[in-house]
Amino acid sequence: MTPSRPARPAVLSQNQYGKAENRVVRITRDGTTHHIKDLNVSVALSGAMDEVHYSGSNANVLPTDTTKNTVYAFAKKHGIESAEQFGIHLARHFVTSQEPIRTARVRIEEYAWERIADPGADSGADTASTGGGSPSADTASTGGGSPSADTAGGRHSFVRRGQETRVTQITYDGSSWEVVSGLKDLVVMNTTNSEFWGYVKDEYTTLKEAYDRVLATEVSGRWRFNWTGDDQPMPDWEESYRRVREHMLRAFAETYSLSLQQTLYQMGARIIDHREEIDEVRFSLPNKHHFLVDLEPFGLKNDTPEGAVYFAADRPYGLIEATILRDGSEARIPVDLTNL
Ligand SMILES: O=c1[nH]c(=O)c2[nH]c(=O)[nH]c2[nH]1
Repeated sequence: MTPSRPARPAVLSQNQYGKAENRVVRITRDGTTHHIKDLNVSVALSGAMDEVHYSGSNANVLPTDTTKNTVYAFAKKHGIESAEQFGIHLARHFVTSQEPIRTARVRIEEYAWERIADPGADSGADTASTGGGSPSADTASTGGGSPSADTAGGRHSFVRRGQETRVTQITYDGSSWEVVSGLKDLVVMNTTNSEFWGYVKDEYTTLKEAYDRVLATEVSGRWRFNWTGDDQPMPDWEESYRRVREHMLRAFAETYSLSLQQTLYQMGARIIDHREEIDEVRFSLPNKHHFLVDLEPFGLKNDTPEGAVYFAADRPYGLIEATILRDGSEARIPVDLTNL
């Protein structure tokens, strides 16, 4: 039997297309006070799109690349007052500017950022007694201890809203204890006071030196307590966690950074210097790159203080990892924190 045309042939049903997950970050600089709008924008367009599916004719197709550019250009040109306002503006643009497009669906996730508390706002930090002769009382002085204290206090350091995950690992062999605690998924950003230059350049180096860049990372950290036995007073675990987190955030905010490596060291050293119950800290810090979007093709200069628009890249990312020890202590936290 020769194959004949089926009585009920295939027909195209619902279809849509667009660019998903445009990570757009707009930073507005009001003097030394900076503001962040951080969105994940997905555009889905539909309309008279039968031909591109049936014959491959692109005559009605606005490229998904163009929808991406529009998201970034609108962020620059019109700002982001709210996710709703931004989405309405985009959706209206696609439907009213392109005849074949009948429906635009714009989905937006917004990531909220909170300011890292201004240094000095709680200078009592570690002096709070933990009672019971706990060794966790802080012996180092607070405030003004940082070499970059004079650069602190700017309003350009943020922590992403939403709780980090707190982790701990306890090991007991019948006589000795090891407690390693930590956190993951703590996202922080400095919108200034970060540079990266003076690095090695070989025939494959294309990176431009940066004298004022965004520095963002998702902190994964572990710290090992020197408490090893029942004969020693136990640290106040809750208080210790709060203080360590605070020192980490403050070191991130107050360090004028020439590299993420330098910032990492400052974060670890500050914990070692202020928390005598801890002998070892390890960090794994992905460099969450924010690239200024080139909007010159649309006649927009994107380096003006009224608001710069960045593409928040998720991969690949630089991954900066190191252990900071109390001098004379042994490194026992595994190199790969995912093995902990
Ligand atoms: O802080 C940084 N450290 C690096 O080692 C590095 N490498 C790179 O390309 N950018 C950066 N940034």
